Amino acid sequence: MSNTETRKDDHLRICLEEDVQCRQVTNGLERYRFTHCCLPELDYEEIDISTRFLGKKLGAPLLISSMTGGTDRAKMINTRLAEIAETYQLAMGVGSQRVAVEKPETADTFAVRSIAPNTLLLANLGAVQLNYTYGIDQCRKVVDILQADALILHINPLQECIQSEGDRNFKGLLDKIHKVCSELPVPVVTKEVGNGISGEMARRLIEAGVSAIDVAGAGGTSWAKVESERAENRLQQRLGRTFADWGIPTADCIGTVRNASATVPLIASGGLRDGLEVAKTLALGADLAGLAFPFLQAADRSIEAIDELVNLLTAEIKTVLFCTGNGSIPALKQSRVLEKIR
Ligand SMILES: NC(=O)C1=CN([C@@H]2O[C@H](COP(=O)(O)OP(=O)(O)OC[C@H]3O[C@@H](n4cnc5c(N)ncnc54)[C@H](OP(=O)(O)O)[C@@H]3O)[C@@H](O)[C@H]2O)C=CC1
Ligand SMILES: Cc1cc2nc3c(=O)[nH]c(=O)nc-3n(C[C@H](O)[C@H](O)[C@H](O)COP(=O)(O)O)c2cc1C
Ligand SMILES: C=C(C)CCOP(=O)(O)OP(=O)(O)O
Ligand SMILES: [Mg+2]
Repeated sequence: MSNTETRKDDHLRICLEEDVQCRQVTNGLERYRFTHCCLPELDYEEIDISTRFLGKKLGAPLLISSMTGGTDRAKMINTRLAEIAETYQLAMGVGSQRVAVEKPETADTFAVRSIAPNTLLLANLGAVQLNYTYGIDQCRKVVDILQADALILHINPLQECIQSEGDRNFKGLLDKIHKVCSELPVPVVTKEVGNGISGEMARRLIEAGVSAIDVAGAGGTSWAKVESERAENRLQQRLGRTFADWGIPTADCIGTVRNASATVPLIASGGLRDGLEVAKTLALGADLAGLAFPFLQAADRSIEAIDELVNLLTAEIKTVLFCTGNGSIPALKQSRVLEKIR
């Protein structure tokens, strides 16, 4: 296995077996509470949680966040996730496809389009790779592998600082992102990986031409902790621990990015762990909510476990709609039913 391939299995193992969730910082959503409506004047059975994102209809406002690919274990996880994404019409990302560019024989570990013919599928590459020989050809290539509806470029400066083998030249990336946005035939989305995107950075990315933003804020999986666990020397190990809880909490990102742009398609993610939190992010201005770690835990067990997770998430979202007197996601987003409590 190449270095990039072993890293992919390391990430799965460490996320599942070690404590790499943020502990000192939260996603910030505990600072908000829905106003309960004791007389909803709705029939629960008629509540509609479908939504639209990047031109496709989704059965629920949920994204299976970008996670994996490149190894046998990763392929099994992607296959299970894709099956459930298709059943419930959820959006789904795959993990960084750099490994498939470096080792084309691993491309099939990402190629879930045949399992999920109608699903909104998102390809994935690190934006920083644009400073290390990658260009529009590699972007097209990874979109083709997945027959993807859009390309996610992840931006992960902190993670690359902790990785012994990290790529840390982030100079001039905005111009290169701009070039990809203007040349790629599908929309480009940018996401962080758990440290968040500020309003100011969102404004610059939108100016550069990105079609959507996924804040991937702090409060959930800590990539500084993950990389600390696989560090090759004591300095990198300790550096990762120092920055374990670094970043902008997810709730704060949604507010500031929405202030920067009232219209950009906005994904909330980073530490979301149930449907009540998902609903809070929508009420704060997000259009879609992404979860990574909970889907990973379920996918590692079985398809049935993912099915159970999705049923719980959708029941939680519906319960919020019912108990706030909203019959649909657009109604929830327009109603002012979320109070700041601290
Ligand atoms: N924020 C976080 O995510 C985490 C923080 N920590 C914190 O880190 C600290 C240490 O954690 P712990 O798990 O006990 O140990 P470490 O994980 O730091 O130890 C890892 C290895 O480093 C070696 N080592 C330990 N101390 C030193 C040193 N001063 N100089 C050189 N090598 C050393 C040890 O070898 P040998 O025993 O042979 O010396 C050990 O095999 C604790 O304060 C703990 O709370 C720990 C885990 C997670
Ligand atoms: C095992 C694993 C692998 C991941 N790999 C990628 C990746 O390749 N590309 C990416 O953009 N994000 C990746 N992520 C980050 C997630 O998409 C997400 O932004 C982050 O984990 C925070 O969400 P969470 O708190 O719900 O886990 C990965 C997450 C996990 C758990
Ligand atoms: C795992 C996350 C959160 C993002 C990508 O990590 P890597 O830095 O390992 O991805 P590539 O370099 O292989 O693109
Ligand atoms: Mg990288």
